[in-house]
Amino acid sequence: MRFAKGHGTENDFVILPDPDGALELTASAVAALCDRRAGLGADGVLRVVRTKALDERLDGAAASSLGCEWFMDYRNADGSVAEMCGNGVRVFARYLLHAGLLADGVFEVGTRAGARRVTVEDDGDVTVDMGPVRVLGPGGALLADGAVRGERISVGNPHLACRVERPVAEVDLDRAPVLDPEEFPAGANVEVFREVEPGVLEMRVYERGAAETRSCGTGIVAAAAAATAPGADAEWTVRVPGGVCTVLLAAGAARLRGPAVIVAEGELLLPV
Ligand SMILES: N[C@@H](CCC[C@H](N)C(=O)O)C(=O)O
Repeated sequence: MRFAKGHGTENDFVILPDPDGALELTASAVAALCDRRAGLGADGVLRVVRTKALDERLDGAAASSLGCEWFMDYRNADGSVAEMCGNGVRVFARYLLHAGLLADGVFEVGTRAGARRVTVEDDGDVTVDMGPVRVLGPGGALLADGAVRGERISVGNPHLACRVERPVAEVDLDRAPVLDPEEFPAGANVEVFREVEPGVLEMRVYERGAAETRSCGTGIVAAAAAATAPGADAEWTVRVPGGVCTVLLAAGAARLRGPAVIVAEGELLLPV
């Protein structure tokens, strides 16, 4: 089977073109593909499937995806399914153009969190309208080097965004954060962030289903929302280990902009 590899600020993905929905992608096949020694290595898999060929019910928030030609079936590196991936959807959009599956640079991509409008910019960036950002109240986690408090935020998927007072490079993210299942029944991605100058955040993330990654688009949006006064609009530049993205928050919704690159294409020999 053909594959491609891409990344957005070094949040990297194996891309599996499956237009007709012929692939039965198991959790163990995803984990084998994402293994950085025995597989291709990635933070997640993007299955590129026509929405009409999807063998999955799209209801609730996902229902708005029914009108999209292409659906991003996102899987974390451990094989678990996620609702949304902000860097993934930008790389997915770049792939659709690269592969000639769409010709115009402005379109909507279906996700489990709903349809997301993307714009492929002339400078190599991809901008995505991330939909509503919901701040749900305070929450906490136990990290390897101590407890952190932050805001529980939904960007279609669950986050705990925690402001810290020290450089984020000093925070120990080697172990999975311990979360309260009552606060996070479906788990969460945990961000630590610090405002380094007005309008600029630095951030690191421990992703649900993937461990620490070098960037997380939904996490970048969650950190920006946690850094913004309730109800206010704002623009943030967010520095992550893998690069820089910008976030515009307006009227309770977010727009994320940053680079998205396809780095390789080839033939998979691993069974999927
Ligand atoms: N890297 C992604 C988020 C991927 C899904 C996440 N790990 C989850 O389980 O919710 C991003 O760029 O948003």
